[in-house]
Amino acid sequence: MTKERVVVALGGNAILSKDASAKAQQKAVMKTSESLVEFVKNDQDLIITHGNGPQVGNLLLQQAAANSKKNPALPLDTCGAMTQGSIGYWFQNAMKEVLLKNGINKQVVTLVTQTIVDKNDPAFSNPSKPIGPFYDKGELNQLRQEHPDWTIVEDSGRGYRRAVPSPKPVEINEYPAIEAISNLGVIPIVAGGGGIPVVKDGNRLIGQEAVIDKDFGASKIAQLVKADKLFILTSVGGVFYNFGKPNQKEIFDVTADEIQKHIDNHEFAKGSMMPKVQAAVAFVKASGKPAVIGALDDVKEIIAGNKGTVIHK
Ligand SMILES: Nc1ncnc2c1ncn2[C@@H]1O[C@H](COP(=O)(O)OP(=O)(O)O)[C@@H](O)[C@H]1O
Ligand SMILES: NC(=O)OP(=O)(O)O
Repeated sequence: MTKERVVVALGGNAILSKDASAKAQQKAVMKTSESLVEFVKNDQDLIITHGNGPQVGNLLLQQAAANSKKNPALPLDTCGAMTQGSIGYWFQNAMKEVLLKNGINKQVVTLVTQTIVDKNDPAFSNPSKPIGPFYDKGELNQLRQEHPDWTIVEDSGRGYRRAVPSPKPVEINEYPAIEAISNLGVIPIVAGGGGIPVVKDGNRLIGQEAVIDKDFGASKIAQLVKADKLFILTSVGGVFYNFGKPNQKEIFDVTADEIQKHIDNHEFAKGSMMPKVQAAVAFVKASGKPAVIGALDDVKEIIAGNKGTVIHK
């Protein structure tokens, strides 16, 4: 029997808590790797993808703060590539350490990944993806004065953040390489931050000032590499109807067609759960294979089929 191939999308809590120092993020990545190793122990071929919203926004601010003729600020697409490298570096080492601790000798590699988007995507004129640090209401006036060009949005009840355009992935430029790496039994870390957004101009790829949603990036990769399952791991145990209300109800098992009705009714929070459910449904509809949304801390139970929301055909 051939091994199952699984794509895992990691949310913010997998990398960053409140402390944005490299040391604290590496500690979080180590804890995350302790969970991820369960897929390998379960004999599944793992492909890892992750977010970069806080990191790419922080890096952009650092670029602006140091900007000078001799040391010019680098643009957002390049910052996206830099975060794929830095976060990938943390995961490569943490995964390798945890694998060895479990007696598994496997290579882990990070691939700088570009996601092709449509240059006419309406998202380019409607910045919606929150990046970088959170600001409180009291900081808003000063922020708007200092950065009149920024779009600032409220982020899911957690505070205010700068938002940048977030076009939808059309294709993952390096997907044949991702498939080849996975076929070798190597664990690839790919499409960090959804992939660097690029548009095609003949044979050239032109980087865009945008950040892709990593859940949509993960869904696209899972479709292209013919994954058997897509796991979207976050901080909540599963998807709820009426989330946060007295009548909230966790969903354990649902068809893509059924949950699509709730998407169409705008029942999920725009900046948090909606993209996860949409990305999961897109994978299920394209592949006929299941997607699971659940908590990073529950990986063992999710693999056993006891926790998480399973969306299927
Ligand atoms: N319908 C819902 N069901 C479950 N969680 C929801 C729902 N609506 C909003 N949420 C919130 O979405 C959060 C996950 O989204 P987010 O924090 O953006 O994910 P990540 O950073 O892991 O990608 C949960 O922690 C929860 O507070
Ligand atoms: N690119 C992206 O979706 O990052 P976050 O999940 O960290 O917001």
